[in-house]
Amino acid sequence: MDQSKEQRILNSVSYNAVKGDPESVLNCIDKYCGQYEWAMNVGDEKGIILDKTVEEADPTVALEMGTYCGYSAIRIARLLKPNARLLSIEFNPEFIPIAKEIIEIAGLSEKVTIIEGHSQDIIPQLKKKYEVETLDFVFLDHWKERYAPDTILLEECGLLRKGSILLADNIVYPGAPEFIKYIRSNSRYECTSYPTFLEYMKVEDAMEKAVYMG
Ligand SMILES: CCCNc1ncnc2c1ncn2[C@@H]1O[C@H](/C=C/CNC(=O)c2cc(-c3ccc(F)cc3)cc(O)c2O)[C@@H](O)[C@H]1O
Ligand SMILES: [Mg+2]
Repeated sequence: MDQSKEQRILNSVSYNAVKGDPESVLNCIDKYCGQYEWAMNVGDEKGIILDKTVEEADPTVALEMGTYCGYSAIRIARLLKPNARLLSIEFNPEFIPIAKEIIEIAGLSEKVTIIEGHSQDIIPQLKKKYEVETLDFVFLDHWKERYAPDTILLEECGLLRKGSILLADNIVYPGAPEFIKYIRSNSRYECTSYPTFLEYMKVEDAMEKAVYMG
């Protein structure tokens, strides 16, 4: 049974990256996916927007939906202050060991907790089981039609506070129209759109920042 693309990405990181150096892991994935096999990592261009938003949020507790290979988990976790943590939800059991290994190579395992499951099942557990009070930053990069229902669920579970920052990938491509409709028509959110390009491609995309006003 030949290897999966995600396994090949891990092989490339394991062989080429400098252990304990998050930047070298990110560069290795971007090089591999830019030159050999496209993959749905947020990538180096949109990654700058992610970096800036994480720095603005300076989160103590951050959530990501859609770990995939752990690329954005590394981007986020490398910017976290001491004692801050990232919870990352992933439901595909094939990707979890790969993401864990890539995050370990980046030296960020202590800061990142990968939670296996569907976001809609995990979100209601965050307060009690994962000792979350409220979330300072949320990165949405999972199934696009789940962005809106999961945002509503975060609100209903009391996980957002005044100033919580949400950042959503792929607003243009593949697109998340229901999310955009919901968030921009909801006066409790201050929205900003960041036009950019799809990872590793000359295709337009955008990211949406939404600050919860409580
Ligand atoms: C119904 C389950 C919803 N809840 C969920 N809970 C936990 N993990 C979930 C998840 N949904 C999806 N996931 C995981 O997130 C990841 C999925 C992300 C979906 N992303 C995309 O489809 C995507 C797709 C593209 C894309 C762009 C151009 C193109 F031609 C083809 C694809 C680009 C991106 O940046 C993308 O993010 C996987 O690891 C999946 O297992
Ligand atoms: Mg994406």
